[in-house]
Amino acid sequence: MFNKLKNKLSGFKQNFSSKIEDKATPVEESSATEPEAAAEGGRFEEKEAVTGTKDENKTGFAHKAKALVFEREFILDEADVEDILWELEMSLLESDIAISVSEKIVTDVKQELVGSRKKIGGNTSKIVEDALKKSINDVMSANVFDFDEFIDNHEKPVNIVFVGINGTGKTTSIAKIAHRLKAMNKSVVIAAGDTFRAGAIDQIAVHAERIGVKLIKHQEGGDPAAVVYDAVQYAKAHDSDVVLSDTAGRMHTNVNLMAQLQKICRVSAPDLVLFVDEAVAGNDAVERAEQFNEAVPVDGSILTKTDADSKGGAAISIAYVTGKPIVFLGMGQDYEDLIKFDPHWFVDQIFS
Ligand SMILES: Nc1nc2c(ncn2[C@@H]2O[C@H](COP(=O)(O)OP(=O)(O)OP(=O)(O)O)[C@@H](O)[C@H]2O)c(=O)[nH]1
Repeated sequence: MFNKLKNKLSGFKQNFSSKIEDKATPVEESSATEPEAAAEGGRFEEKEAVTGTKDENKTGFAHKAKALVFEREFILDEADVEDILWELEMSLLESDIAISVSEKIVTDVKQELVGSRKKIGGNTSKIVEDALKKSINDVMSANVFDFDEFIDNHEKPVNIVFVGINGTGKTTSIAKIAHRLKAMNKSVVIAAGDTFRAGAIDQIAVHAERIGVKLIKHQEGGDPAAVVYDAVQYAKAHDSDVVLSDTAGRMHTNVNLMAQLQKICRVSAPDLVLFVDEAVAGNDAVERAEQFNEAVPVDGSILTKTDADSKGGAAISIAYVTGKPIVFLGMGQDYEDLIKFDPHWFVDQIFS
């Protein structure tokens, strides 16, 4: 997972930390606990050797020698790292991270590491990694959403409509969420709102039966808005907690099908509209999220097939660009392969 991105970030870390090493100089000031330590490191060692006992001298010397090795600092000019930062920006763009997000990450890293004096501990690479991590974390934490809290606190039944283009994993994600909710002792109704694709009703019926949740369906070719409406009425009548409504995959460019989606939302007044797309689609997924959001609007995204994603670009960009949180990540084809999105977890993965 995210191997290409990991390699690119690791290359950047190496180049940037070599530059820091080139510019690093010993810290010249004495520390507060060692008032005698002179500006030039050699002098205080001589003085200590004359005044202390043999053992004290040894310890003092070792301590100060260590301080000299580790207490270094650097200051980088923009010109020192211009090329490396440009390469970082290219790497981020090649990883399908949106332009605005790539620019933000580069600006953050520059602000953090360039132009001001910084102390170096033992590890220059860690300094660079921390700056990158902080920025990516900020970008991804721009919009966060706790699905479980939402379900717990919202008036029942919570009606969730899933939208997106064909084959991105809507049906599978609905099944995974139904399975997850059931494990949390919530009662679930699934609406077979994809009345368009042949076999879609049967596909979701198999999931509903396997998971053990109620399915509301009409005939193929029926009005999906009516299916979702009926599912919500059923849920109200039976005190169900959540309605998960499938819809047919549609291109955001198909005006009629987008109008149908608007009708579904008008008729059933969803509490949450979740846009589903594949993490592997990169920038395309981000653009489609924006286009769906113009039509319905969307409250958050689910990125599927993250397990097969080597670039990580959609996951890093989508919440920042759309202003809507990632709610879940799909990580495989089994019901358990769904994780609630956590930016810290994600950032740890790309630096693991
Ligand atoms: N590897 C992987 N495969 C997934 C994931 N989510 C879904 N899939 C697979 O993607 C394929 C399409 O999934 P569906 O759930 O049928 O997609 P859909 O969006 O409902 O498709 P339409 O009904 O055509 O709109 C299936 O083979 C799923 O098993 C995931 O997180 N990881």
